[in-house]
Amino acid sequence: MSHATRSAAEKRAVFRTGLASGRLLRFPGAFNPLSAKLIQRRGYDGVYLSGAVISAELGLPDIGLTTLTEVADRARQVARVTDLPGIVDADTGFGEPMNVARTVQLLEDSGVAGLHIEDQVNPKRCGHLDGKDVVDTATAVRRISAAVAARRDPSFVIAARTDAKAVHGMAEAITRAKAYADAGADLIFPEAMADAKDFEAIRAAVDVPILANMTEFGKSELLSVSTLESVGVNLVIYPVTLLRLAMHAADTGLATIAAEGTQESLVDAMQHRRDLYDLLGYESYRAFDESVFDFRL
Ligand SMILES: C[C@](O)(C(=O)O)[C@H](CC(=O)O)C(=O)O
Ligand SMILES: [Mg+2]
Repeated sequence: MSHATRSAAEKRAVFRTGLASGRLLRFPGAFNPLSAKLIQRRGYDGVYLSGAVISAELGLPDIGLTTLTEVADRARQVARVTDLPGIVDADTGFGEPMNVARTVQLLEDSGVAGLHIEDQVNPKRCGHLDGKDVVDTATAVRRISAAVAARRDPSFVIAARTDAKAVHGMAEAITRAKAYADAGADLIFPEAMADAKDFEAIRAAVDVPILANMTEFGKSELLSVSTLESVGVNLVIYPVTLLRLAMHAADTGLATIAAEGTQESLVDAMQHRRDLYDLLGYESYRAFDESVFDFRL
């Protein structure tokens, strides 16, 4: 049926192995559990759960309005239906170090394979917008240390994101990347890097794996998988890509129906009912039901 067949422990082990492999792992952002299933079917390495997407889906801007419970619920719904490891955007950790600790444990319980905590002040904002600010390094290190100490499963990945480049420049981003790795972060997420050179500088500064955020319409050049691999990036996320594609298609469709009075001309651009049923595993539910129904003592 359409639930995950791998346990959280297995997904985390696969993720850890992938991060250590030197191969670039590709994690598109799932905008719901169903799209996570598409990501798996297309052979990607994992799913990303974006704070921007969770907020947008609720009709909200990405300014720290969503609650830990909403994010953990979504993480659990996605983890339930995919065998891929998931990494979830925990923003600033939802509060002070004690809150960060609880965040880590709830997100561990949700079944994902890791999370990232960033060094922005509260309320945070999209890392590609102007006017954001960061807490001092000591405060950020306390967040990371709390996350690492609170983790019960040592294979759960704690990623540290620094937003410092846009505020204080690249040298500060490098200093912070080192400090967060020293505090026990398993993965460094340098936010709003301009180009491959920026990633190279982070790569040279830390020994732990690094993440590239290839979000569109932001401050980063959209680098290809081969370029990212060549500069030693371990994981790439496409956080809002699927939501942007889906929303554009939906909007175009709405305009067409309004203009033409029918969806006829759109049918070829749609996911077919058959394909949706295949993705959902309809047949396996029928077979399961039949096996139970036919059971005789
Ligand atoms: C990665 C990110 O944190 C997210 O929530 O997906 C966003 C993405 C975006 O807004 O484009 C970010 O980069 O801040
Ligand atoms: Mg975010």
